[in-house]
Amino acid sequence: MSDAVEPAAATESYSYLGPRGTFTEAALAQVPDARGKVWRSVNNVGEALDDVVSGRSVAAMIAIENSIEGGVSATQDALANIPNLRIVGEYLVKVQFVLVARPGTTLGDVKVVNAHPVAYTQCHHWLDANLPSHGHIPATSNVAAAASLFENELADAAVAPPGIVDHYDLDVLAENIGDNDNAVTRFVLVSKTTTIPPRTGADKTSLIVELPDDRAGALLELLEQFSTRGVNMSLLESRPIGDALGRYRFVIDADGHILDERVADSLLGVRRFSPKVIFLGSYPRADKAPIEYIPRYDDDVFIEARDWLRGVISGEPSTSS
Ligand SMILES: O=C(O)C(=O)Cc1ccccc1
Repeated sequence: MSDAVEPAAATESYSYLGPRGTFTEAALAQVPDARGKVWRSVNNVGEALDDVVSGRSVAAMIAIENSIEGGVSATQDALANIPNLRIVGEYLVKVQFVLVARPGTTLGDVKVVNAHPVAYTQCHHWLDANLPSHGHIPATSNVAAAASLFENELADAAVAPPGIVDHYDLDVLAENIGDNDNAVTRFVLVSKTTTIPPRTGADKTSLIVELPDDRAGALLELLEQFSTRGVNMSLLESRPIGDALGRYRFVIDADGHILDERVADSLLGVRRFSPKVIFLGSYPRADKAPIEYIPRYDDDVFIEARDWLRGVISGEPSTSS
């Protein structure tokens, strides 16, 4: 088992949570530009983003949200705290889990389970029902959980992706142990580029926004910036800023691209009232579903209104048709 993927001659590298066989690797496999490049296996989100910041890698693939647990807080917090990072693409991976153990182990032998914390929470119904008194050791990834079974005997079993048996000589004690058969994890490709991916009509814009202090209705005011421009939000999560109790920032995904007039206008509204706005990027949606909006929020309507205003200012008749 080696973590780095050939060819040796490639100059650009992409960082991902390894070792090989993780869901994160499956997400990176969906990126055409990453094919034939070096894939650098790292142990956590911080290390992946540090590779990008230092220029060691051109981009990093990181998990940002899953359909069971919501946002991945380590990722949201890292994107809030590390400046000048941009999301350039999103990728979906269906996640299923198996319980694996060293050959010869039976379910009755399992007292301690090694699992990535996000995977562990997604399997807790099965684990509580079938191993009610088990202990848990956290792992850096789903594959690292399985690999640890050969490094020490602290755990008797591990939660891992189904493909793990292609890489390691392990027995599968139980299949499909996830709480939800349709669980999906959303990954984002993060880079330092300032070039925004072109608008496709099926795009998403990600932001992190802080609210003005001590202002009644500040969250409502934030939401209004989008609703009054016909922009749907597909994610709104709060995360502690960390400097004092009760201070939160908001992680937002809005439908559309920053080059869509309604999205640009919403961002201007947000920027006017928020003390801190981080633009994380506009990028094509993984599901390629075109954004639907009411015709009165079409680009032409914003452009016509702006032209009308310019005309009024420059002395043209002020009646609008
Ligand atoms: O990429 C992996 O395999 C990981 O270990 C991270 C993870 C954990 C749980 C669901 C999706 C990704």
